[in-house]
Amino acid sequence: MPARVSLTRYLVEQQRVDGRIPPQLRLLIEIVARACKKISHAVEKGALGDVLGSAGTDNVQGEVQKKLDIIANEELIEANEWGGHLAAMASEEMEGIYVVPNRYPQGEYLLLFDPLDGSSNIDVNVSIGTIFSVLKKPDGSNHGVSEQDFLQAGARQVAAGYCIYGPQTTLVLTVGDGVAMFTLDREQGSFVLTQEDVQIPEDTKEFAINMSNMRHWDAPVKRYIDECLAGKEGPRGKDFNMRWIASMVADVHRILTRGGIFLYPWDKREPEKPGKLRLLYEANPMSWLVEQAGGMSTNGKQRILDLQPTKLHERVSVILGSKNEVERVTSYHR
Ligand SMILES: O=P(O)(O)OC[C@H]1O[C@](O)(COP(=O)(O)O)[C@@H](O)[C@@H]1O
Ligand SMILES: [Mg+2]
Ligand SMILES: [Mg+2]
Repeated sequence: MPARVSLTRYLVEQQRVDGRIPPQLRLLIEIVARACKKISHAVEKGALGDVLGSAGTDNVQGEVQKKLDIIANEELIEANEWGGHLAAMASEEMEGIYVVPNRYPQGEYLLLFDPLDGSSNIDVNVSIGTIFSVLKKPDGSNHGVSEQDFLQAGARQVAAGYCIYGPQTTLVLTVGDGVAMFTLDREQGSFVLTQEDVQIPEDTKEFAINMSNMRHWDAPVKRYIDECLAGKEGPRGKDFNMRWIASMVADVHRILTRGGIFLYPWDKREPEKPGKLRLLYEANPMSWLVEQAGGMSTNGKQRILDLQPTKLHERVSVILGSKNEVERVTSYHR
């Protein structure tokens, strides 16, 4: 049996052999992974740990917070604030940025996260996850750290990933050298490399979109889905399958595993918002993972990773997955 490669060993190799990541970034990723391990334990306990249900509060986006949204947010902050590699953090669950207090060592990285993605699935025991993105504090910003420092295009991420809490707990990571997956071995208490060089097939016959919003979509999205639904008899000449889990982590995980296209487009329900998903801590990390696996990600018009954010909780339209399908939907917007 081949030797089992732990996340730590994989990262040490990325650092030492390939010189791809500095030691501080390696340690930061390990701390994020440790926090995900703890969140995974809380998720697994469910009702036994009294972690299900609503917390009775709203977040900055006006969404009801679940107990696990708050627990996961606290785990990530606590684990990372004393690690010494961060300047500040930003989260879906916090209105402003969280500057690492002076009593802790200061670092040059910025960590952004959606602590618990797929909140509507917590209480029904369906896969959920944590999404994270790491940026470097911009050069020359030695004025302390501000929200402005977080407003960097996704192309500038130095690490991105997610941890999915499903039948298995799997951490999926990129540091710009392809995508690797690590499965949590609960007996050993460590993440073990289970797939390297993940590749998304260029073509697919599977799409993921919340069909209940169909009447609100824009014409290009409607055209694309109508053509898929027409199946063998339609212009695509093949039958399509549909999946919608309502946890972006789970839908993206399926796409990284067997291909597919995921769409959460702008729609007419809230026309002033560019979309539902958040650019900095949902769309950017997922887009980088998808591109690193040979897929494509756009907002219908532009590459998501090229978008210049203007605010911390900015929203964006998302179309990502198998290259030829994303290219097709994007061309329908031209
Ligand atoms: O319920 P809808 O409208 O289908 O939305 C589902 C989408 O919302 C999200 O749950 C948003 O994430 P949060 O749970 O972190 O708010 C995505 O994971 C998912 O793709
Ligand atoms: Mg989310
Ligand atoms: Mg969330």
